[in-house]
Amino acid sequence: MIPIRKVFTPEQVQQIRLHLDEADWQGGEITAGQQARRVKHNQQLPQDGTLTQQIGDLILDALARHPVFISAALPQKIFPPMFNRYSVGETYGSHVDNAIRVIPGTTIRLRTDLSATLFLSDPDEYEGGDLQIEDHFGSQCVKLAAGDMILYPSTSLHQVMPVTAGRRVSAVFWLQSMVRSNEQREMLFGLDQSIQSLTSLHGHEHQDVTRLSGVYQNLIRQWADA
Ligand SMILES: O=C(O)CCC(=O)C(=O)O
Ligand SMILES: [Fe+2]
Repeated sequence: MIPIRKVFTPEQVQQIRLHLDEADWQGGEITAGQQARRVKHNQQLPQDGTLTQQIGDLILDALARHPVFISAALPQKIFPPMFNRYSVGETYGSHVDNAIRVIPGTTIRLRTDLSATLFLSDPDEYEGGDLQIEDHFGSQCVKLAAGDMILYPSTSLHQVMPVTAGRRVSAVFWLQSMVRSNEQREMLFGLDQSIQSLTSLHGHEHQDVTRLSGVYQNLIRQWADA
């Protein structure tokens, strides 16, 4: 589970929210799988709407320039972001996301390796509404600043706790990674982070930096599908 900080600045979030808060929201059941539909009680924007596509593109552009996202996700195919809203009493009960999704309007299919929630409401705008994710160590509650995103394995059981005051707005999407295995991807991320910090200490030319960068590239060669 990896936080991706500052995908958007507070000013950018504010601009995006101006548009989202005026949009026409619809019932969220439409896009859920059979099990998820029973527990999904929220609102979302139409997937083929102009606003969905425009803000979705802003998100994907920002992420393409975010080194931590690229290193953590090693994305191969990304599902266009969807927008969720939870008012008081709304919740998305415990579920695992569908394994395969078809990109709307295309025949492109992707396997969901990673799920992402980009928070578009500040924590002080609502009560409840934590994203609770189960992992090997138990369950963790996530509620990040507006503009921050959490990336977590799509294999995890997760839920959005009921909102008890205010409103929670988020963007969610899924991606297929070049590296299917969570364990391998996490090791690559750890290695890359260490190479980055060694580089800033010793410079690109340092022998160990060169050697470790080679190991990183060769592991990608072993494990990644381009
Ligand atoms: O709104 C969220 O943060 C997560 C929603 C979710 O789990 C989903 O759409 O599958
Ligand atoms: Fe989900």
